[in-house]
Amino acid sequence: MPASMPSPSIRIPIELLTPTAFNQFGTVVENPATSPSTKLPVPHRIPPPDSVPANQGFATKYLDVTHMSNLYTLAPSKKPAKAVMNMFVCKPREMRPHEPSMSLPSSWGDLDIEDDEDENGDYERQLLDIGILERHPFTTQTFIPMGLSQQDRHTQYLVVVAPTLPASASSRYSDRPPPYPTPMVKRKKSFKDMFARARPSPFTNEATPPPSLFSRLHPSARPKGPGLPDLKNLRAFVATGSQAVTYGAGTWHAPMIVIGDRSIDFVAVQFANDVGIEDCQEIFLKPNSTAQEGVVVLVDTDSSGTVQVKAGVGSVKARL
Ligand SMILES: NC(=O)NC(O)C(=O)O
Repeated sequence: MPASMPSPSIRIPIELLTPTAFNQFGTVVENPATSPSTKLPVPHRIPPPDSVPANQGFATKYLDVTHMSNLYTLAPSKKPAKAVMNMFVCKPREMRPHEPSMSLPSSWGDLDIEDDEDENGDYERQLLDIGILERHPFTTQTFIPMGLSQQDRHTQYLVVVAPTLPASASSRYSDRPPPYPTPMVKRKKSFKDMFARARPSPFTNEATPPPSLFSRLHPSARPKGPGLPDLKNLRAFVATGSQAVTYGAGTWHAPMIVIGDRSIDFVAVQFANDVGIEDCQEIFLKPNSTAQEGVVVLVDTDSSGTVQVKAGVGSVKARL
C-alpha cells in the first residue's frame, strides 16, 4: 500500500444518509418505524428487515439489521481474529472558511457550488479537508453513536466513503499490494476434479461456476476489492444520532467526522487480530502538483448549526 496517492481538486456535496443511498458501501442501522427514509418516495426505500414480537409483546425485534463479516481466515498471517468493541470519542472537526475555487464538483450528484444561502441569506458554508482514508479489508465495522438524539441539530456526524477502483487502475501507485482477502482456490488433484470445474460440467447439468465464499455473504458485507479509493466518486452523508453505520469489509472511508458543538461517543463493533496492516490500511491524499486544493467536503449549516443536504435524495430544501 503506498503511503499516499495524488488527489484531484474536488468538492463534495453532502447527502442524506439513507439505507438505499449507502447500499454499495454497507448498511445503515436505524429504527425502520422512525427513520427519516420513511418520508422518502417509495423507490428510495429499502424494505425494512423482518420483525417479530418479543419481550412478552413489549418489544418489536427487527432481525439481522446489519451484516457482519469476519474474513481473517484469508489473511496472510492466519492469526485468528476476535470480535471486539472499541469506543471512539470523536471531537468536532475544525473547518476552514469557504472560498471560491476552481475545484471540480464531485462526479456524483448535482451540485450548484455557488448556492450557499437560503432565502434569508443565513446559511454558512465551510470547507472540510479530507486528507486520509482507511479501510478494514478483513472485517465489517459498525459505528454506533451513543447519547445523541435524532433531534439534535447542534451535533451531527458525517460518513465519508469512496468506491474502490479496479485493481488494474491502482497498480501504477503500488508495487506491493497490501494484504486483501481473496477466496482460496483449492488445488485439484485428479482429472475428475479438474473436469468437475469445467462448465458446462461433464458430470452435472450445472452451467454456472460454484459460488465463491464471498457470494455467501450479504452483498453489503462483501469485500470491495483490493484497489485504491475512487476519489472522483467519493460521497459524504450526514447522519443523525438515531443511525448507526456499518462499513462493508474493505470499504474506503474517512475517520469518523463530527460537526457541531461537542464530541460524540461511538461504540465500534468489528473483528480484529492485532496485525496492524491486516486490521487497518490507511492512505494519505496529497493534492497533485497542479491542484489548488485536495478533496474537500462542502459543509453548509443554517443558523442553528444544522447541516444542510445538498445532493441526492431529499436535497431540495431537505432538512434532516
Ligand atoms: N472510522 C474511524 O473513525 N476509525 C476507524 O475505522 C479505525 O478503526 O480507526
